[in-house]
Amino acid sequence: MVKVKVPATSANVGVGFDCLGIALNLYTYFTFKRSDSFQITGCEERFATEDNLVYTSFQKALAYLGKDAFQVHIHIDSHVPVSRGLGSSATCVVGGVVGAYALTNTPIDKQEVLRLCTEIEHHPDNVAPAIYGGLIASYVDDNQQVYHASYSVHNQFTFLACIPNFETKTSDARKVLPTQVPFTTAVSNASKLSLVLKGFELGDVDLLQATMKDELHEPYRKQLIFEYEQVKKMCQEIESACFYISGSGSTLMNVMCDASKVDEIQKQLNTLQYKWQCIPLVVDEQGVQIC
Ligand SMILES: Nc1ncnc2c1ncn2[C@@H]1O[C@H](COP(=O)(O)OP(=O)(O)OP(=O)(O)O)[C@@H](O)[C@H]1O
Ligand SMILES: N[C@@H](CCO)C(=O)O
Repeated sequence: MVKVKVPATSANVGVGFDCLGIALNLYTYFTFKRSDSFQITGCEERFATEDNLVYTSFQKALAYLGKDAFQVHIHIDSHVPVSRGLGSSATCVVGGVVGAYALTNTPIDKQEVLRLCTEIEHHPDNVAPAIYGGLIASYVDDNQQVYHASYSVHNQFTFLACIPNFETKTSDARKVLPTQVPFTTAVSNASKLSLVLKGFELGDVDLLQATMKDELHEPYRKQLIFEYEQVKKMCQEIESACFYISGSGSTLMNVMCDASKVDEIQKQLNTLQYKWQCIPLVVDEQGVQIC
C-alpha cells in the first residue's frame, strides 16, 4: 500500500496565464492498494467510476512505465474543493501518476513525472508546483518538452483563498477567452509578469499592487464569478497586497501581509449571497510526497 500527499495549487497567479502556479498548504491524500477489482472510495458519487481522473492517470503512468495493468483500490481524502480554481484536477493527476510509480517501486524522476502529468492535464501551471512545491514558472515547447523554474516568495505573505459555494469548470472558463490579443496587450502582460515575480521575492507590496493587473484572462472570466467586484472591494478595503482569480476560478485569491485581518474579511464576506469561505494558506515548499 502507498499513500501520496499532493498540495493544492493556485494557477496563473494573475498575470502568469498558463505558465505560473503556486503550491499551497491544503492537501489531498491518495491511498493505493493492489486489489482483485477496481474500487474507489472517499470521493463524490459522480467521480466513483473507472473514468476517475486518479484512476485514468494511474493506468496511463503504468502504461508509460511499460508495466502490465493491474487493479487497485484507491481511497481519496481530499481537502481541495472541486472546480474552485485550487488545482483539484492536478492533485488527481499527480496523485495517480506518482501512485503508479510508488506502487511499482519505480524511482521517481520528477521531470519525467512533470512531462507525463502535463500531457494528461494539457497545461503545466498546476501540475508543476504540485510536483515541485513553491512558486513555479513553466513552459511547454513544440516537442512537448516541459521546462520549469522555481521562484521564491517572501514569507510575509498569506494567501487568503476566498471560496464561494459555486463551481467554475476550467473547460467552461477557457471558452470565454479570446483566441488572439493585440501585440501591445501581450507586451504589457509579459512586462507585468516579470515584475510580479520580483514583487513576490522581495515582498514589495507597491510593486505587486502596480503590476498585478492581468489583461489575458481575468477581464473575460470575472463575469463568470458572481460577486467578484464586491469580494475584491471588501478585501482591498481591509487588507490586500494583491488580488487575483485563482486558476480558472471560482476562488478569488487575496494575498495579504497582515493575516490578523482574516476574520474581518470573513465577516464582510458573510454579508454576501454565495457563502464565501476564507482559508488562509501559506506556500507549500515540498510538492508531492509519498507518506
Ligand atoms: N476529489 C476528487 N475525486 C475525483 N475527481 C476529482 C476530485 N477532485 C477533482 N476531480 C476531477 O477534477 C475535475 C475538476 O477539474 P477543474 O479543472 O474543473 O477544476 P480545478 O482543477 O479544481 O480548478 P483549476 O484547474 O482552475 O485550479 C473534476 O470534474 C473531476 O474530474
Ligand atoms: N491556466 C489554467 C489553470 C486552470 O486549470 C486556466 O486558467 O485555464
